[in-house]
Amino acid sequence: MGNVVFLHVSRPDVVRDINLCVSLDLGKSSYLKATHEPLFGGGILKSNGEAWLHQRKIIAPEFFLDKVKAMVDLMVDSAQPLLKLWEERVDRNGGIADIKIDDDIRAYSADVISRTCFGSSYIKGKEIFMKIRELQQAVSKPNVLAEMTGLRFFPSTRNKQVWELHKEVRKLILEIVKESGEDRNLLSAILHSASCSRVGITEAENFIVDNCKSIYFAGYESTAVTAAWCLMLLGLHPEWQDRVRAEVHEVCRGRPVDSQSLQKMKNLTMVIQETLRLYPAGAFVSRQALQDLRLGGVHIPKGVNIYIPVSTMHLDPKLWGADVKEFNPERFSDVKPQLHSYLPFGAGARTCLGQGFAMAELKILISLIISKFVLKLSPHYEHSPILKLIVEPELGVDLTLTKVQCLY
Ligand code: HEM
Repeated sequence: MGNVVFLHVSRPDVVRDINLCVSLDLGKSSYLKATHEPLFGGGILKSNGEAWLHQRKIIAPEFFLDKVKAMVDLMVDSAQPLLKLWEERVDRNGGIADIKIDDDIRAYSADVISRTCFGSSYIKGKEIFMKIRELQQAVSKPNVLAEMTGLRFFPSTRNKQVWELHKEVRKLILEIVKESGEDRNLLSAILHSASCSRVGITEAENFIVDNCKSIYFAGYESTAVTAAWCLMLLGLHPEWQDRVRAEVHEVCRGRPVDSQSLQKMKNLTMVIQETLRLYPAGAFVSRQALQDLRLGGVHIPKGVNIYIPVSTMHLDPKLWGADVKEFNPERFSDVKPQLHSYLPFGAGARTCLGQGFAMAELKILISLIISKFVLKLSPHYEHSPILKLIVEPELGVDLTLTKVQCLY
């Protein structure tokens, strides 16, 4: 791309070596670093080397299985406003309603992150999420001037908008930090680490803000978008909707969803896995060789960027069979997803550390929705996936909802 060298990798043996590589010499790509800087700064998503390792060690334990299990009740609580809202809309409309689901799902995902990681409600975090989304839209096109010339400080209209958003998000996060209480959560772990490091106040604040911003972004958008794609696919496939509904009923038997029942929802897990195969939020896994490397027998000189086009791998008939473009969750029933050709959560040492959290959050939301409503794809739905840092439905997802009548 321009004068930047990229190696596109879709051979499973090279991907395997990327998966197995734990060396700090394989880092995140610095391509578009200047463009993305206002959104990610020096936080965990884009940093490399010892700085990344330090952040990973602080953040990863907050998403270990036992921690996620303890968050299930909060996640169930966060879904209640959405369920109530949709129920009211269906009732008000004579038993059937057309709903554009995206904003309500984003509110759920934002509330989950706010409560579980930052100990605050969505109301407090709402402005941060709105501004992070604006930042995401603003930085999703390359800032050619900044990348080619280093003119990051040129006061173009776009730069001024991005600087303003960046400043506001920083201020809002520092306000949340000031008001944070004694709760043990991700925020307190980040604050503790910042207070133990012997750096100046600005550097400590940058560490806090950049990592909070990374989690607000990473934990919010991709989960909300995956939930929207998943509900769209269930709306299109009533047979799978019925299977998942029957399973939720069988597993929960009228009791609220808990961590044990989530584990038993095999059909729902398969449906989410298949959604992530067809619509992986992260379109590329990107890396850069920070030193000369050898991966899958290929010599990769220092500086070369590596892109794994995830959808190309997920839609390769040689890897997945002739029905590769069909929605068929059954393909995940008896085999483990093929490690080196299924990458919705990335690869190797930089793999998504929130994947257990995201799966719990998705299963809770979808099981609760599916046990209350019958979904159909609305005639208003227009299929238009678009890449804006992540692959999202550009025109949203429209579903027609009625209430579940039969209680088995
Ligand atoms: C369905 C939802 C999600 C998807 C599809 C997703 C996908 C991804 C992908 C593709 C990566 C890059 C991995 C790589 O480069 O190899 C990533 C990284 C990351 N994700 Fe997620 N993610 C999701 C949810 C979450 C959640 C809920 C959180 C936290 C609350 C989270 C936190 C992170 C973090 C911190 C990283 C950076 C890891 C590192 O560089 O060490 N993600 N995610």
